[in-house]
Amino acid sequence: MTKRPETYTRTLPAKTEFALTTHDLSVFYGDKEAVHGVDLQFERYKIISLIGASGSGKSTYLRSLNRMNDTIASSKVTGQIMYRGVDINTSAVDVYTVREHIGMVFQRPNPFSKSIRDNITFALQRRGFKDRQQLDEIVETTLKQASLWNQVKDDLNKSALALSGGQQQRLCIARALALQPDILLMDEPASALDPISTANIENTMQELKQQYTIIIVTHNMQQAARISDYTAFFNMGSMIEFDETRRIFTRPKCQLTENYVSGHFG
Ligand SMILES: Nc1ncnc2c1ncn2[C@@H]1O[C@H](COP(=O)(O)OP(=O)(O)OP(=O)(O)O)[C@@H](O)[C@H]1O
Repeated sequence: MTKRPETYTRTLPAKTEFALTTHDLSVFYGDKEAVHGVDLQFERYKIISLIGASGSGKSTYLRSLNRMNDTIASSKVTGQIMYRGVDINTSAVDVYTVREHIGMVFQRPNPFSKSIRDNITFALQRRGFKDRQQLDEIVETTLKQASLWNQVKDDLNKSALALSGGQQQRLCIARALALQPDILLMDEPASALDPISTANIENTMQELKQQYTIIIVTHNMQQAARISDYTAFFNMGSMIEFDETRRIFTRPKCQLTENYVSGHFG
């Protein structure tokens, strides 16, 4: 495993029992409460799915976990997000440090209009990291982790935009991994992809969970059932039920969850 380059490491306290926990987390857009008082604990090295109908607040909750909602002027996040014993939902904690530790992959692949190699090294170089050999190692390691190395190793200087959609998404995963986060947030990462690319992304996620905690928003019930260890069901801004995925899909405690997973919602 490539060591995190010292030049951009900013220390947070040591790892805690859970990768991340939220306490009474609410998110507002103006006066409207989109997420209501969510308490969740995310176990380390697991995949956790967030499911629920459109507009139930899954993406809003996910984006708040690495302070992406800071970029929306009307948005306000209250409550605690505990990471390594620190509440990162305060202005005292540097948002860029948070995003180094808690990376994000978006719904649509969004590679930079740069070479494959530069997509991965860009953020590191911006942080003053110059060692060419170590950068090369990080490029190789992260592309291998994202199951893309064998397909692109001879084309690292080619434009990332020439890759297929599925390959671009795996490049975006590699790019997120270059900063060596603890946690990866994924917002419907396979919804724009064909079934084969989706299967590749799911296989990649299974490999990654040996080293990372992955929190994923998905509309695809089969996908949640296939890949995740735990599932949280959201409805109208509230987190209704959280449990092992097999229980959510076979013996949920709440009728609302039962209705949703069995397709009788509404
Ligand atoms: N930038 C925003 N400004 C104002 N309201 C927003 C914004 N983003 C989301 N909302 C509102 O917050 C609520 C929750 O939306 P969110 O996108 O989090 O739900 P979701 O469960 O992820 O839905 P989907 O599955 O369709 O992506 C919705 O009512 C939505 O309209």
